[in-house]
Amino acid sequence: MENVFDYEDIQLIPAKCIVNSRSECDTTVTLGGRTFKLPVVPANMQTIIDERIALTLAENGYFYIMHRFNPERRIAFIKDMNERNLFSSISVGVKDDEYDFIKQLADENLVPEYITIDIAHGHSNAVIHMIQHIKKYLPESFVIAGNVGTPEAVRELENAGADATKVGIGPGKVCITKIKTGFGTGGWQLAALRWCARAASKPIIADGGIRTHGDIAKSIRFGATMVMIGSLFAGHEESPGETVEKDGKRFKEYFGSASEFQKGEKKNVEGKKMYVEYKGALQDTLDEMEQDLQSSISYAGGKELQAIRNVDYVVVKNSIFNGDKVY
Ligand SMILES: NC(=O)C1=CN([C@@H]2O[C@H](COP(=O)(O)OP(=O)(O)OC[C@H]3O[C@@H](n4cnc5c(N)ncnc54)[C@H](OP(=O)(O)O)[C@@H]3O)[C@@H](O)[C@H]2O)C=CC1
Ligand SMILES: Nc1nc2c(ncn2[C@@H]2O[C@H](COP(=O)(O)O)[C@@H](O)[C@H]2O)c(=O)[nH]1
Repeated sequence: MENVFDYEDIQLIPAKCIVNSRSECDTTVTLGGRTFKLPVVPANMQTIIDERIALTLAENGYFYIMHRFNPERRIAFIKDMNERNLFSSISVGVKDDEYDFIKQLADENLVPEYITIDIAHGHSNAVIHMIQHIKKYLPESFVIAGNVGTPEAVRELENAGADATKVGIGPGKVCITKIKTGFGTGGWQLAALRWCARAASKPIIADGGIRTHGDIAKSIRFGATMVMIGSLFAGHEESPGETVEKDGKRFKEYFGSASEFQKGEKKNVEGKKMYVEYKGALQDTLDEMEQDLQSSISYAGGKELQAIRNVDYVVVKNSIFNGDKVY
């Protein structure tokens, strides 16, 4: 691999503006036949999303992916979303029980609109077999498979039937995969995204490493259709993580899905726990993301997200923040 870089190494180059107001810029994106307000999805992690947040996001036109860590609640969740005429978007793993679960959904005629296979090392026969199993029993469901970090993996999962692939091994804020195993896309996630996107024939979800709202636009530029974000969503009033107070300041708990806090044991741990600053209401962040992305589109010289795909960029190795601490 040549020319590796990450989010902080890149600046997009402005093109002539064609709008009179940023409010003219359209941030919507289509995935799996539905159109969403933003190309952003909160990470399917236990301290980021719960049923209540999923419901709010779906009701208000945002994409969501419910996590898989309360497996016994998934059927009730799908039924509840069906009753409200909202789409359901769930996660599964690859263990034997999950095969039975998919079959049970088919038997009960419960068809989630989106199913995400959520595995650390997604370039595996385990994931390929699960894609095929879902496509056999629930052919109408849109299958997102991951996580991967190479073009070969994207092609193999697409060929197995995945409708989208999720790219990002180890760039996450609470990830320690890169430290514990020496592997991953941590430190060059944006270049890995570009590498994978060039091989993809279906949508890519960039997952992990987003530290600023500008990184969303950069992900779009380098081939993402959607961007999955954990840490930037962890600190809200609604966030499921525990709220703690220190020196009069509020913080929220954020832990990795492969951390001992999630697993309940210290085995194959590849995630850690941290506390992020409390930042108020989730909707305020979504609104700010939308405004910032509208501004990105205007700098790209267009009116729609697609305009960002065409802009030039420069590599400014480790220098765009000029030493400023912004996150
Ligand atoms: N995006 C990322 O960078 C990462 C994300 N995660 C997150 O952590 C959670 C747990 O992931 P995961 O451990 O895959 O899920 P599970 O704990 O459900 O494991 C799924 C299956 O895959 C096996 N497995 C896990 N890792 C590997 C590997 N490297 N090689 C071969 N087999 C493997 C497990 O067996 P066994 O445990 O016995 O090996 C198990 O049978 C997920 O939510 C995932 O998204 C975790 C690490 C990296
Ligand atoms: N290596 C690990 N990666 C993890 C773990 N839990 C979640 N994740 C990944 O991180 C992103 C979120 O990244 P962020 O930079 O936006 O905070 C998430 O979507 C997963 O792909 C883990 O325990 N280990």
